[in-house]
Amino acid sequence: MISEIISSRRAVYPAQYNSDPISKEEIQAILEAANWAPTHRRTEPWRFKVLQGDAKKKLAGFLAKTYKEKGENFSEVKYRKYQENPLKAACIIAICMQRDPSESIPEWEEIASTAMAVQNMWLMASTMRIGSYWGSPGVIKYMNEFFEMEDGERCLGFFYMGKYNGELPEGHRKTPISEKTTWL
Ligand SMILES: Cc1cc2nc3c(=O)[nH]c(=O)nc-3n(C[C@H](O)[C@H](O)[C@H](O)COP(=O)(O)O)c2cc1C
Repeated sequence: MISEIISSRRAVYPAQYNSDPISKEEIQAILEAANWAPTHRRTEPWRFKVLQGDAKKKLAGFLAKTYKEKGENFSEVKYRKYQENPLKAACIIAICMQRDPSESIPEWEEIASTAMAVQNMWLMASTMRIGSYWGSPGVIKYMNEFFEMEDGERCLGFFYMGKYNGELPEGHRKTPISEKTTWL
């Protein structure tokens, strides 16, 4: 049931990942799901950069160095997480958004479409027993120094992925949907 797939999806963090690899076919199936997200004026603004192996190491180095140089309220714990977390993931997908050059729709709609693509990926990964989460660290604003980005392309975060052992904890929400809904 789709409702079960939705409610059992969890954010699964690098500390929970085991060292099992994720195959190219699995990654492709997750990306294919992203491509079915809805999009206003068919701009299909999501762009992804898949990092594995050495690319993950380079990303870890860049994130840690950039955080040390430009990050706010430096913390040694956070610095170490920037260094270590990418290496714990079997694969990291940088989540990017390509602004429509003609700006035919507002930017928020492009971001919304990209977020819907990420939700598709997250649900797909979840059904494949691949743990994942969307990380949006402060240093993502500097990602154009790491990736070759097109004009109008912006990094919105990283989709960390890894396999895990055992079962995931039950999810919870602070308030029920009834408190967030007005019926007219
Ligand atoms: C746009 C977005 C950005 C997020 N950024 C972070 C992040 O930087 N760090 C983090 O720990 N979790 C991040 N998350 C994951 C949320 O913390 C997680 O989804 C939330 O705690 C709810 O848990 P659940 O996904 O298991 O239901 C992000 C989620 C979204 C949608």
